[in-house]
Amino acid sequence: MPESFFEGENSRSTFRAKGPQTSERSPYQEFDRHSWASLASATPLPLTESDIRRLAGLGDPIDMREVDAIYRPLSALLQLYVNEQRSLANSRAGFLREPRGRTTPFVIGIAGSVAVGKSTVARLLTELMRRWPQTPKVELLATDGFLKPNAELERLGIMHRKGFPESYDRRALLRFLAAIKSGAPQVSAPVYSHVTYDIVPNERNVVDQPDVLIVEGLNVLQPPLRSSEASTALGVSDFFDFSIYVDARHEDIKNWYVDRFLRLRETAFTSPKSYFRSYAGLTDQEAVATAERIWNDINLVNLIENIRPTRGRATLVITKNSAHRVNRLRLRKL
Ligand SMILES: Nc1ncnc2c1ncn2[C@@H]1O[C@H](COP(=O)(O)OP(=O)(O)O)[C@@H](O)[C@H]1O
Ligand SMILES: CC(C)(COP(=O)(O)O)[C@@H](O)C(=O)NCCC(=O)O
Repeated sequence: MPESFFEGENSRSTFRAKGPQTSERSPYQEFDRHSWASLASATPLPLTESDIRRLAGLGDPIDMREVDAIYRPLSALLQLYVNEQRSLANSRAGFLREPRGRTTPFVIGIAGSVAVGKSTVARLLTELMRRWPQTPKVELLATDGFLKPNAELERLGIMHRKGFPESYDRRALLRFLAAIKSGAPQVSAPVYSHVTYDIVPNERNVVDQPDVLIVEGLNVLQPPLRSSEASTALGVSDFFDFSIYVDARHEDIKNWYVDRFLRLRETAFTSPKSYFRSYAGLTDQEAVATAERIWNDINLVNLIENIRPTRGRATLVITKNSAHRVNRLRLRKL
């Protein structure tokens, strides 16, 4: 295949010019950092002091200049998609001679490796989209609530495969999204704890007809199941109105994973309730070796086998450099 979007990790397209680029051979339009960031000056709703305080309060170590240059224009683009969808729903109701009802939530999927920064992007977009008058109610859900409980993973002998497609109750996730996209009120999802490393019994997250629902998880762009488990050919992404794949070099993601592990060793792992409390006493060297082992044996394998291959299904692919700066964006052509 000629130079195209569907290429390996280390190949880079030859686009280096400043403006947005299109190639007849790619379904994506490509922006370098400079051309995307230049959209910010023409984008409404500049960040106010109180926005900055709120975003900083999320606890993510993110540079506000990055928020302004990359994520604020992205929230404006998403707003455009939401508005167009509502306008289409209205025209369609007119055509079908139906009363104009409320539209179902606009669902955005965010995919990518463990530790690539999905949760950070998802939290930022949630806050940024809440600022738009048309979408005050934006909710966020991670797919970890749909992991099978540890007892079941143990029974199946797949405790070491947490995060792989078979470790999720994918039918429950599909049912959840089908209910959201049918417009149902009070749709609930199970809750996962990163402290106990398990599903929290008797606890549910309730999603009640938001304007926008952001669904973030490793496997949200996975194609439909082909095993005997499958009773439908639907995939989770059939319920998405827009999807984002967060991309970075494997070596960078590994470093972010190890850094996060070292931080958790001093915070969450010290809790008596932590599944990983034995890690709290590791020396620096042991902690790095342990994190690298988990990365290499589990998360990198999942990235290569299951997550990265779904990248070409996303509406938008954002690529970060080793400093978490977005330096390339690819947006599906319309
Ligand atoms: N934009 C960013 N700037 C600085 N650090 C970031 C940024 N995005 C993510 N990180 C850090 O990288 C690590 C992984 O991010 P996280 O959002 O937790 O990943 P994921 O949800 O994909 O597992 C975290 O330690 C986070 O603080
Ligand atoms: C909970 C996760 C599977 C992520 O789930 P997601 O919300 O992406 O569906 C992942 O963060 C995880 O814990 N993986 C297991 C290997 C590890 O401990 O890194």
